[in-house]
Amino acid sequence: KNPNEPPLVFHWFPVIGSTITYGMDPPRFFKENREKYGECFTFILLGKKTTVYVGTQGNEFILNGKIRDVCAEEIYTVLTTPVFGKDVVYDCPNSKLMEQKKFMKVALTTEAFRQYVPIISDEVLSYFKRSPDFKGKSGTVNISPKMAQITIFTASHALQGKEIRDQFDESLADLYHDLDMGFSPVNFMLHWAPLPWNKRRDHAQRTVAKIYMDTIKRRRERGETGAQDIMWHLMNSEYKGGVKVPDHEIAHMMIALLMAGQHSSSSTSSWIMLRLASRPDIMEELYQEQVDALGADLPELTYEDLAKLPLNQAIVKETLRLHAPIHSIMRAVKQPMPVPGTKLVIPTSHVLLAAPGVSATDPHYFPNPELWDPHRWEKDSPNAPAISRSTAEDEDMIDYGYGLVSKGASSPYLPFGAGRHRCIGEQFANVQLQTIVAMTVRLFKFRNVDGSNKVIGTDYASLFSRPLEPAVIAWERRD
Ligand code: HEM
Ligand SMILES: N#Cc1ccc(COc2ccc(/C=C/c3ccc(C(F)(F)[C@](O)(Cn4cnnn4)c4ccc(F)cc4F)nc3)cc2)cc1
Repeated sequence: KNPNEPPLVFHWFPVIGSTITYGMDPPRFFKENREKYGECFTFILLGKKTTVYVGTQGNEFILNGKIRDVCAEEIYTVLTTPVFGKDVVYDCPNSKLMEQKKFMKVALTTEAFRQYVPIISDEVLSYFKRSPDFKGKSGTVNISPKMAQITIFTASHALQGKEIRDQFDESLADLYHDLDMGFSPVNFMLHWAPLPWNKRRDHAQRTVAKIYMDTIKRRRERGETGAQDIMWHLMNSEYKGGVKVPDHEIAHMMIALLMAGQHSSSSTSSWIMLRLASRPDIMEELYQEQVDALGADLPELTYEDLAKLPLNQAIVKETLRLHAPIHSIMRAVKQPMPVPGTKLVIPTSHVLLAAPGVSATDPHYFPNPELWDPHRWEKDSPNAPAISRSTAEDEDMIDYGYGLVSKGASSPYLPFGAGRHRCIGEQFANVQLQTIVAMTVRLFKFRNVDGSNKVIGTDYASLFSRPLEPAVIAWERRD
């Protein structure tokens, strides 16, 4: 028992350690062990000493860790590189990832979002019109697969361009599914295993990358400068020193963006629909909010309209507080790391694990934390977050090479991470999700099949936490 290392969570078996209890319900595992051992403790995850450090100090320690102390690519590359392809994201030095994030972000501008809102609302309307599950006046539906469909159409059309989106109707959909099979925590742990689905994953990765590279060649030959989508921007990007981005790296970044956008948004949009079904009264308030702000005839939604719908925005914020798709953020330790304010030093044999969701459900910061209460984000609401003004507004910013991000990582609400590895898709995700919610509210009233305000449990077995399936809700067309 080394007094300078965090306490070790009790476990019966070596290697297995606490893998199962953690993997079944990570938030519960974090909370129970915080009670016993405090905010910083170590557990065995498949033989690896994994040090969890929760709370705002833990978020700061891990997410704002210095590049010489913590390393993301060492942990994530086994999971992401076989799916995305080589030389991008975690298969290159961090300095190269920072440049790639800058390129990817350059197409995620307010100007681009103005175009995306009509694209997304049209995709939502045409999906619900065409879908056999939404015929007639009312019915019930297992909502998650529907939201996965809506998300892939809206994200691919907006982020990847029309010609890619149209291929999702046939070949790309199956290829995407095979690629997705490789995106699972089993591969995290057993990436070297020649599992059958890994062969399909590899074939899918090569085929999808080829589709992108053929599209790039076609656009270049025709000198097309049409849609200013992300592919076009990547084709016109250069690394420091004037090095053009190779076509295979453009294709692999496109796959990375597709996977990021798809999993995070489809999980979040499913949770949103399930939460609205548990609170039909809030769904009515959302409808009324649009009528009051935009007029009873509900004109075509625009990007500017989204800012006039504060409750609509709060739905996404509050859902991400309780249902962040990424429950565990991991880093390798490259140098022994002293924990400020303690005698602890984290050795290089450990992996660090940040769990921002723990502080997002801490009663100290969020009164009634388990209550899904979008109104809590309005000023002077009874359940308002106790996030001191300083951490919210006038805090310092820092640029890691892809634009300014807030310097501190000590906010209790970090669904998009913080620091050097912070998400670049937050604004796109908000535009996409707010548009999907606003359009759905115009078409339907949801409620739970049994009329209760219960919400289904969480499936933590996949890479992104998502609702257990099937998650059935009752819908009624708003006349
Ligand atoms: C609700 C939606 C989303 C959530 C909750 C989310 C969450 C996160 C989190 C927690 C991280 C930090 C990961 C880490 O520190 O290891 C992250 C990073 C990232 N996300 Fe997202 N994300 C979302 C949507 C998106 C979208 C739509 C895109 C692309 C269009 C995207 C692209 C990225 C990228 C490129 C990174 C950087 C990874 C790194 O620097 O290591 N995300 N995201
Ligand atoms: N028995 C058992 C048993 C044991 C354990 C478990 C579960 O254990 C764990 C442990 C850790 C994790 C971590 C999740 C994790 C991390 C990184 C990524 C990512 F890199 F992929 C991403 O950040 C994703 N992303 C970002 N924004 N949107 N998406 C990303 C970045 C850039 C990019 F361009 C594309 C990207 F998409 N994805 C997910 C999940 C589950 C289950 C069962």
